[in-house]
Amino acid sequence: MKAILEHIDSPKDLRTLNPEELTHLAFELRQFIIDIVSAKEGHLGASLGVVELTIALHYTFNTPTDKLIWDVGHQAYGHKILTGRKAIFDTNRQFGGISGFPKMEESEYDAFGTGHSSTSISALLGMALAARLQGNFTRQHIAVIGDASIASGMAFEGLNHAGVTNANILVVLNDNAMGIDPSVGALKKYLTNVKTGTAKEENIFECLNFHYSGPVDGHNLPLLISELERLKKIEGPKLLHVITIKGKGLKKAEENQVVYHAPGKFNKQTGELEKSSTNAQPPKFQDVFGRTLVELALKNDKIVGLTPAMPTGSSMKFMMDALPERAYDVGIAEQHAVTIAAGMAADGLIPFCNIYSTFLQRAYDQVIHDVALQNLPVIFCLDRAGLVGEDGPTHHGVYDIAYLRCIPHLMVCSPLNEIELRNIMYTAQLGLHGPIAIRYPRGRGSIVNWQQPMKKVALGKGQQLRKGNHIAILSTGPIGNNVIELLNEIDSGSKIAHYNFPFIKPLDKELLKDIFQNFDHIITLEDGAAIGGFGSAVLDFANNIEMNKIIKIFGIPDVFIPHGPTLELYKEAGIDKMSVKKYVQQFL
Ligand SMILES: Cc1ncc(C[n+]2csc(CCOP(=O)(O)OP(=O)(O)O)c2C)c(N)n1
Ligand SMILES: CC(=O)[C@@H](O)[C@H](O)COP(=O)(O)O
Ligand SMILES: [Mg+2]
Repeated sequence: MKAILEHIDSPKDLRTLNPEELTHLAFELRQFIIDIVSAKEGHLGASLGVVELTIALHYTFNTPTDKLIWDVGHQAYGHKILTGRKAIFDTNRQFGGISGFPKMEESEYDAFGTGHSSTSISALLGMALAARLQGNFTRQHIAVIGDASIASGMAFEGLNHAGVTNANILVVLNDNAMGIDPSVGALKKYLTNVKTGTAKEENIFECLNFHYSGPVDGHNLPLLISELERLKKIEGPKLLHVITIKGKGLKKAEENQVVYHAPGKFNKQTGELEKSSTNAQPPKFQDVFGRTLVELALKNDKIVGLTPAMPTGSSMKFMMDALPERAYDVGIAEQHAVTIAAGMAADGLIPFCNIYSTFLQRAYDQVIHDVALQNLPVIFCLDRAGLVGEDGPTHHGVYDIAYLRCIPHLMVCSPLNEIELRNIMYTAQLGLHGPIAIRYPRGRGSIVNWQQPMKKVALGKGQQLRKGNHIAILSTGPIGNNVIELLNEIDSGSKIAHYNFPFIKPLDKELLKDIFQNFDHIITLEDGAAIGGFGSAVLDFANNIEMNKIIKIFGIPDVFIPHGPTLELYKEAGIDKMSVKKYVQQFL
């Protein structure tokens, strides 16, 4: 069979193919994804699982006129390759390259930008109702949503509304029984019963007034096409339940679906992962969190752990393995995770609620209304705080300082390193009179020998790390290690002092007053939004005590920072070591 993919520059080309050519295209597309992702990294498993579905959807529907939305969007690599981005797909997630998620500004085929889960049904319904209101009764609207994402509250809100609108939408439920980790919950059990034909209940989707079809084999291309053609002709809300295998077509990815969700570099022939360095290196912050939580929970039976569908990504998996009766994966349900933690705290437990900074944005009201207002001692561990890198603006955890420090009762902290993280976790579980948010970044810390005995620390206190008499640099979080490095690189004599402020709230005001007494020129540095962040807090305090100082804030400016390597993004945001160094050197 001659090569086909190289001649496909848009779905129009795809629609000229015969069934045999379509099947061959699926083979080529799958191989193309494996080839590129094996070298350039990215989300592999989900995209491999929807190769046939992607082809069937673009073959059957008149995209981009018909609207197609990919929920989360991590499975949209085939969609991007078939819609004119084949030649540049090797720039996927690279700085200056295409996004790893659908993005409206990137292509007319990307009907809606995604990245956070469970938004597709609401957006789709919005478009379907808009079409009708604008006199368009022929356009089709399709959302592809996974079995973990459809279990999230927002997806149910969309289904619940769609069910009474008679809107012309098709929800394709891509059921592979996996989130990043195995999907969880009663809906998972129900879908399993449906797939095994043992469901005794009424069909849940039909109860919501959806025309339900399936379950069908999501890798049977001719069957998918015939089913989609049939559904096109049916009015109103429809749901097609397809069964797929995450990682389909790469044996290693099918066998280890968690790792191959985003495997890093691997051998495109064998699937073998690239060997990581054997040299002793600092741990990932997530592992410091996960292993420390087990250490603490073994000695304190009030401790419980909660993760909204990120057991592996957050390393909550360590506690789930060691103490399964006290660690919960609640599914993609950040709002639920926060308020179940509140309920547990209200009843005397000590909940460690681990949520990626960006995903906590979805549970903001719960933090205020259910936790802070009632002053409940929930310990939020915000992983992926700061610029996260290749996942880009949908995933950067850069707003948490600003959106949390304005909430009464809630402490907000950002430890300098692994030791400080462990000591704050240890201190928090000794008993708090209110909630705390502990933020830390994606990736590795700076201390190889991090498993030191933990000790109680004074919550809210800052420390001087270097004496000086001319400029004071105040940093919060691990970005402070860049300051330590740059001060070792320049000959500043005794001119520059450096202070670590692990707590953004409460601010160490005594230390700040002392700094204001001794310095007229102050620099603040944070891996977070400048507006409302740590620097703003210092400036607010200076103004409140009528201190007239030069305060230069190094924080993320009022723009969305793109995707790319984190070091590149630090430069883009102006918070990299060189930017601070250049600023300081002009005063030496
Ligand atoms: C609000 C939100 N929480 C968590 C995540 C992290 N996340 C990305 S993919 C994923 C699992 C999605 O599973 P599913 O919807 O079944 O799709 P599949 O990967 O199986 O195709 C999760 C939890 C996210 N993107 N958005
Ligand atoms: C697609 C998605 O939202 C997750 O897979 C996210 O990309 C995980 O990020 P980490 O790789 O930082 O765990
Ligand atoms: Mg799934």
